[in-house]
Amino acid sequence: MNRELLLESVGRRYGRGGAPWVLRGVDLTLAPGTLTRIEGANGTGKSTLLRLLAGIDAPTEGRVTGRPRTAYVPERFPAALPFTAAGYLIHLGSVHGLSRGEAARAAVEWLERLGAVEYARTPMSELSKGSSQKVAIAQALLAEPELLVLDEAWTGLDTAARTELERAVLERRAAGGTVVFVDHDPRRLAGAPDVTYAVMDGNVRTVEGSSAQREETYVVVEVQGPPDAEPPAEATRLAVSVEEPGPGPGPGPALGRLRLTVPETHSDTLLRTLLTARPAWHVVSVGEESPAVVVLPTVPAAKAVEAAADVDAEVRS
Ligand SMILES: Nc1ncnc2c1ncn2[C@@H]1O[C@H](COP(=O)(O)OP(=O)(O)OP(=O)(O)O)[C@@H](O)[C@H]1O
Repeated sequence: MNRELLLESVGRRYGRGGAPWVLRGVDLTLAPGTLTRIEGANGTGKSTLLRLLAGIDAPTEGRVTGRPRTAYVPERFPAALPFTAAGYLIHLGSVHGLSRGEAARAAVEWLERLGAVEYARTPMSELSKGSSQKVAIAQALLAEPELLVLDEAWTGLDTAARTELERAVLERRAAGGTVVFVDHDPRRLAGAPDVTYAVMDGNVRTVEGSSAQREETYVVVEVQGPPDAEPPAEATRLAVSVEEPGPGPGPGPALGRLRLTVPETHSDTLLRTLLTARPAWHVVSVGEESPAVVVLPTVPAAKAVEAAADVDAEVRS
C-alpha cells in the first residue's frame, strides 16, 4: 500500500559547515495519486529538492520517510554508458525487479511509445540528445514506479514524445502513483497538477492558481546552424519547444534550421547563448509565437516491429 512521502525539517547544504544552506526547514507531504509541480527561479534548489525526494541524495539535516518504489529522470542523463539502448533498459528493468523477458517487453513498449524503438540496438554513446532523453524516460517508466520524479524531463523531446510523456504522467497518477516534476514551460501539464510549490529563499511555498492561469508571453526564434549539429544544450534547456520548421526554399527540409520557442523572460539569454555558441548559430528571425507546429516524423510501424524482434533475439541469446 502506497504511503505518504514525508519531508520533515529537511535541510541540504553542499560542502562542510559554513557552506550556505540551499534548503532549510522544509516540511513537505506528497500523497499517493497526486501530481505536484515544483517551480522556482534558476539556482533556487529545485533539482536539490527533487534529488532528496528521489532518494539519490540525503538531507544534511531532517528526515525523509515513506518513500515508495521510486524512479527518477535527472536533469542531465549520463548518455555515454557502455550499453545499447535496449541493453541498458533491460539491465535497469532487472534492477527494478523485472525478469529479462518482462524488462525487454517493457523496454520495447516504452521506446515505441516515445518514438525511439528504431534505436533499440544503438549504443547509448551514439544516440542524439533527444533519443538518449527518451531512454532516460523509458528507464523511469518501465517498472511502473509508485513515485516518479521528473527533472526537466521534457527538455530535448520532439512534440510527439512530449505529449506521450504527459500522457504517461497522467496514467501514473490515475494508477495511484505519486508524480513530482520540474519544467521550465509554465504550460507543461497545464491545469493538471494537484499542487504547485515554489522553491524560494531556501524553502518551499504553495503557489496559488495553476501555471496555466498565469500569463506568459513566448518568443519564437528561428535559427540556422551547421547541418546535423545539435543546438547548444543551454538553448535546448531554455526553450519550451524545439521544432524543425517546414520545408525550406529548395526541396526537402532546410538542413540545420530550427525553431525555438522560449518564454519572453528567457529570450535574451537564449539569443546570447546562440550567438556565442561554437560553431555559431545564425539567428534568422525573432517573432511572436505562431500556432503552427511541425510534428517530427514517427517511426514507420515495420521498422518498429523489426527492432522489437531484434530486442527479443538479444534477450534469448
Ligand atoms: N552537487 C553540488 N555541489 C555543490 N553545489 C551544488 C550542487 N548541486 C547544486 N549546488 C548548488 O545548489 C544551488 C541550487 O542548485 P539546484 O541545481 O538545486 O537549483 P535549481 O533550482 O534546480 O537550478 P536550475 O533552475 O538552474 O536547474 C546552486 O547554488 C548550485 O550551485
